[in-house]
Amino acid sequence: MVAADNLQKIKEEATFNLAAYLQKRKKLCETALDQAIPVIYPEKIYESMRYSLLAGGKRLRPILCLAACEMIGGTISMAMPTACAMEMIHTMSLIHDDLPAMDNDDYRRGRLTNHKVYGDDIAILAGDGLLAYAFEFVATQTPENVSRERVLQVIARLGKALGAAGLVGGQVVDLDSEGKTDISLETLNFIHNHKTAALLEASVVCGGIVAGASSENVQRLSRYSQNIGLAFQIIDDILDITATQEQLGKTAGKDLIAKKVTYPSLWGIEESRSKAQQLVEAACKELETFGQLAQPLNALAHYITSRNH
Ligand code: DMA
Ligand SMILES: C=C(C)CCOP(=O)(O)OP(=O)(O)O
Ligand SMILES: [Mg+2]
Ligand SMILES: [Mg+2]
Repeated sequence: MVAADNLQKIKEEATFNLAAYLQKRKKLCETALDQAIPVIYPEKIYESMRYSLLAGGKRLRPILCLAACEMIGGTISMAMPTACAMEMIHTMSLIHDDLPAMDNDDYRRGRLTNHKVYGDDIAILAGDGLLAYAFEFVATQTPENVSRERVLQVIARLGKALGAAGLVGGQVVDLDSEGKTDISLETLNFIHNHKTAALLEASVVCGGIVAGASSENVQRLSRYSQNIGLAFQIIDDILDITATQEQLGKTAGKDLIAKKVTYPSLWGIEESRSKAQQLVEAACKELETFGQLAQPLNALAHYITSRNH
């Protein structure tokens, strides 16, 4: 019996098709995002918001959110408004990150950046609009079978992950560190954990919360996602060096030009890659107790280190 179980496990592991899974989930998320923001008066702002929101991207945050919800026993419809909110917030952070006052980038997701098309003023407002709408969307669109108490928890987590205690704080230290050569590993980890991992963590944890995860499982999801969050940024900084603009959809080699201290600049590419791999393995260990149910989140963790864009 044990042997038969093992055989079944090996078979299921071998048959999980990540590419097909990603493609399907991406489509689901994109349909929901498209429907979330219709164009009304004043059209310019909705068009600008949609320009960046519907420009492709891996949709990793919403996909992680749905996967965590399902692993805990919830349904896709319970988590979809939260998943969409994650992508709205992420898109806001990209629009603002690309502004001339921040990283001053001309390309994102394979097209001109928002401010290059709509101007700095509308790009700032498009980010603001997406950010505000994300919270409204969770509060008003989450279905009735998710208790209001859980919705409130999601909203609180989102605010924290985003604000000065999260993404905003990480961006501030990131900007402060530009051009400095004496950045400590501690500071570098602070930047990554805040500017990148905080929103990834919220995506996973909030997916679990809408499904009613116990506090123990929230902790597991939290540790899983902190590990993949750091791994994600290490790989992002490796790709900035090794990938092309066509692959990335954004200008490559920016970190070197901006004199940013990154994992690869401190330790080289191979060492950084192996650090990211260790983090992914540590992440997956957190989910062992979920057995086969953890297959999508395990595969998504490995995707973070194997991706080429
Ligand atoms: C982007 O970090 C982080 C946020 C919160 C948008 P980055 O500037 O290192 O990333 P990218 O290379 O994608 O601009
Ligand atoms: C947090 C960082 C490093 C910005 C890029 O995020 P992604 O690489 O997830 O960008 P998209 O696929 O969503 O465009
Ligand atoms: Mg930046
Ligand atoms: Mg940037």
